[in-house]
Amino acid sequence: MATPFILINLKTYTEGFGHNAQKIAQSAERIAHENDVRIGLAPGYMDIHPLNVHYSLPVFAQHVDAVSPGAHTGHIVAEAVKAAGATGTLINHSERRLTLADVESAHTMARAAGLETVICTNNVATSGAAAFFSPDYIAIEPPELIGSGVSVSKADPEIIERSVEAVRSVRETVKVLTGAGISTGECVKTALDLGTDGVLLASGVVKAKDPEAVLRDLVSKI
Ligand SMILES: O=C(CO)COP(=O)(O)O
Repeated sequence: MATPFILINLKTYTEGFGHNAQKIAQSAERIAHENDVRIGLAPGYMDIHPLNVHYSLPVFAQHVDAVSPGAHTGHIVAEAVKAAGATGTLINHSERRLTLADVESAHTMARAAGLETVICTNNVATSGAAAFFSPDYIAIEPPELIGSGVSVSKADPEIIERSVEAVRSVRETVKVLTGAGISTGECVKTALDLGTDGVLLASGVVKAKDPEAVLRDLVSKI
């Protein structure tokens, strides 16, 4: 199995802006270093550059548009995200959905820019479909559990198992993450036991009183 990957999406929570993003990055860097685990952050765009400069950890954009460099205004271009210091990007998060055609274009552009790619999906069928694009990771997140505090690992283990199966039947090499309501080491362990390569989470860390303590718990059963 690949090294487990814990990717923390800071979304647009104020608790994940600026100095707060840096504090979470500092904890993530330390805990990843002490354990055999990758921990990455997906901050807001304005925090990509500072995190990349000051910390040694994967930094993901939360979205890129299916738009190439040139005469476009107000778009997020994969090459620009890479130039700002991002090492990867989420594509098609449930809170930033794209059409299937745009998922394919955004993914192709992210790859061409040299970004690691995580395509987010909402069910088994879209997970299987996304596997045809050969991203580095597919992250299955049932939308109804996102931000609910109810863990996908407990509430819907079947969707995880069936998504892993669907993805692997299309492309053996594509790794799978799961997310929605993940907040403890137990959730992470269950996700790994169900065949995934890690988790994508947000509120459990970002909104915690002590994000470092949550991070330590997340890696405690790997
Ligand atoms: O959307 C998510 C991560 O991208 C999951 O969010 P929560 O961890 O807050 O449920």
